[in-house]
Amino acid sequence: MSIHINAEVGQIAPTVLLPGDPLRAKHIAETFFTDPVQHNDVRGMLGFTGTYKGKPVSVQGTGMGMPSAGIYIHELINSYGCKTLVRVGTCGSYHEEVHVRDLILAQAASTDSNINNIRFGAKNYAPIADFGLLLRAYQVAQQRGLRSHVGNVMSSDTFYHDDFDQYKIWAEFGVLGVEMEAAQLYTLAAKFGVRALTILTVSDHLITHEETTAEERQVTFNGMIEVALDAALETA
Ligand SMILES: O=P(O)(O)O[C@H]1O[C@H](CO)[C@@H](O)[C@H]1O
Ligand SMILES: O=c1cc[nH]c(=O)[nH]1
Repeated sequence: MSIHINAEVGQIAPTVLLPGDPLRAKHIAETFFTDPVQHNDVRGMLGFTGTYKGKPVSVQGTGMGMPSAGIYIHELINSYGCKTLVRVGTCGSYHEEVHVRDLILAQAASTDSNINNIRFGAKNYAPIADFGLLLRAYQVAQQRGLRSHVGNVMSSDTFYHDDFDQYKIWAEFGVLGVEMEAAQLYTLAAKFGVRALTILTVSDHLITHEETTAEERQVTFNGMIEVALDAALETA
């Protein structure tokens, strides 16, 4: 057991999907896993373990934002020995050509968070995805005919920005969209020598203002989940 996860050691698989929303974790386990067993209920941050295509796999909600996600990522790696962590999240698009329901495979994650400034001081660290996972996820997405974009994302500490137009500077430098956890996932994966990838489904659009419903964010986006499961388990 760790402070925020009440699973027994050995109950969580080496490969873990990480949605922010704990109810998306439940949906993933019920939809894709064979014989899922709930391994965590601390703080309602649900986690489940089962098998997919005969291989053990877990899913663990992380909550929203890097302070919350960092707790679960740290404990999964250091208390449960998890080796492959794939975030399956939602994001806002910064570009006309990146449409709602498209996938973004986060090759790297920029951030406005102070967490890495605390670690690195005035030096800038570039948090990046595991290349093998990224490559396989891109291939699987292509095979499935899913519209997908590979590139830099913005991991923000803020969902509601005081200055809405601040996104434009990131868009100008090629950042594809905004979410709230990938930079911390990639940094912790590098620190502890495990593999990580973030796959995002575009849930809303900062330019066109098209958006998906809360229910869609909770229980759909199944293409993203299948890409994550296939890429993670085939390369493990
Ligand atoms: O859909 P999830 O995985 O929670 O991801 C995105 O959605 C939340 C904000 O609504 C943040 O956690 C952001 O990163
Ligand atoms: O963090 C997020 C997630 C979805 N959409 C956004 O605009 N931001």
